[in-house]
Amino acid sequence: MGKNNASILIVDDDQDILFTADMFLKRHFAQIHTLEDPNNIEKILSTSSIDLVLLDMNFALGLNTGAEGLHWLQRILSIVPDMVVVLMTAYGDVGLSVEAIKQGATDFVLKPWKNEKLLATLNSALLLSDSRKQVSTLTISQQALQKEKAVPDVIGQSSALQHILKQVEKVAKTEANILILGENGVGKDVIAQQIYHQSHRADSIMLSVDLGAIPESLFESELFGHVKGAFTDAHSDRAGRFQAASGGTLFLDEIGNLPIHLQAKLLRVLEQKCVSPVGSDKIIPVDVRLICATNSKLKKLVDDGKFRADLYYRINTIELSVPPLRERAEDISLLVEYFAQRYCKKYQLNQKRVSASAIAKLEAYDWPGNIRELAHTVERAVIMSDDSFEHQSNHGFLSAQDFILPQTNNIEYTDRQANPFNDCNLERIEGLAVKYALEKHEGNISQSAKELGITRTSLYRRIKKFGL
Ligand SMILES: Nc1ncnc2c1ncn2[C@@H]1O[C@H](COP(=O)(O)OP(=O)(O)OP(=O)(O)O)[C@@H](O)[C@H]1O
Repeated sequence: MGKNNASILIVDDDQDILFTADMFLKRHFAQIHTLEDPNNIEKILSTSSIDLVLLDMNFALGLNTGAEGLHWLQRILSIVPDMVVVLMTAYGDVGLSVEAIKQGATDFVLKPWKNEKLLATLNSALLLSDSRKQVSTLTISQQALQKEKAVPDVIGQSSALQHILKQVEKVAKTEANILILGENGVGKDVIAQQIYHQSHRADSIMLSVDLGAIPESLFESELFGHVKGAFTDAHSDRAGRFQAASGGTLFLDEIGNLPIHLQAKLLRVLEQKCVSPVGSDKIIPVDVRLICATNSKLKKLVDDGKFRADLYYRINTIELSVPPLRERAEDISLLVEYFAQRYCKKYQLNQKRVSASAIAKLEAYDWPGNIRELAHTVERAVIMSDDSFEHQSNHGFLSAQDFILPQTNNIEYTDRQANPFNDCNLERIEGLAVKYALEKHEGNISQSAKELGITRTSLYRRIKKFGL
């Protein structure tokens, strides 16, 4: 096996130990530095590139309190805050080792050590440091992204929406786990963002994982990370989303899709507040505020034995139900004006108002795809209206005819069975098939996907595409 590229510094006042460790470790690592006098640590750290320090706990002869070791540990971390420090202790003092780990040491080995054990400890400490670096890179880039991401607008004056926003205000500042329920496109993500922005963790990261959009085989590694070699494509260690969101907020969208065996693992993580990456026994502490969302009837999944009751009760300390748009029609006019303004600006068109007849038409529709469908409808109207690009003369209004609503709305399946193809527009028929399958299987994604002969991920894409 080739040598590890790392550079190791061994600090011990016992020359025999230095000699033995040096002889053994230089067969396995690119560079070994040895130091008898810890007073020179600062100098060597500032002049050489060191990846790991193997530090003795007891320097003053005859003393075995370990206080010297803790002192030097602090000095090292004050010079290089993310230095990997492995401690050597001759006395197997677990209390002391735990204290050292609390103070920032990565691991410890007992003297006299077995060579294999020492090697394994140093290698995994270096791996951990790599994945910490990955996490911090990810965290930093996410934070940068987050800063640019403004708090999303929440438009609407209906009492239903105002009630939700009041609840958000109450719960945001607590650490309670929150479950947001509601149909596709009602604004669950927007509500999750509101909670995050009003929480004490607003300055830290918020990471979202859409469990409906990642293949089931990758759920575990995506959430909890993996170590190199854990499975065929695991070419290097990778931190999971829990680890990357630590200190901040984790938003798990479509939680109803989590397979039952991972529900047990998620529950353990929430209870113990630590994760073990796939393929490793390492325990990594994590501190996340959890927000989950789903469009499934989670309680029914619990009753049907498809979702663990204990997990359900753990994630729904507070449950917020975002009502469908058809139950808050009074929000439609405000939303339409808002989206019209937004899309006119986006396409650099003169601003347009929306005519009263157009609003009446939109209020009469039942919006199965909720606000997402409304936004798409307005976007299309803005682009296609007669006076959009070519004739910027503009009467300043979007009329009822500019808004095209699907004819599929409220189709009775008996009619459709008699004549399923009013026309041969493939896209329309595809939308109908998806809608039919979802209704037939009461929104069950796996069964609908199976019937349609597509994967769950493709089905999710189509649900979004057709605003279902
Ligand atoms: N009250 C609102 N005001 C303005 N825009 C909104 C509002 N609610 C939702 N939206 C917009 O509607 C779209 C869909 O919202 P969002 O993604 O939050 O829905 P969702 O319930 O999370 O959907 P899904 O179930 O598909 O994940 C987004 O573009 C969002 O910005």
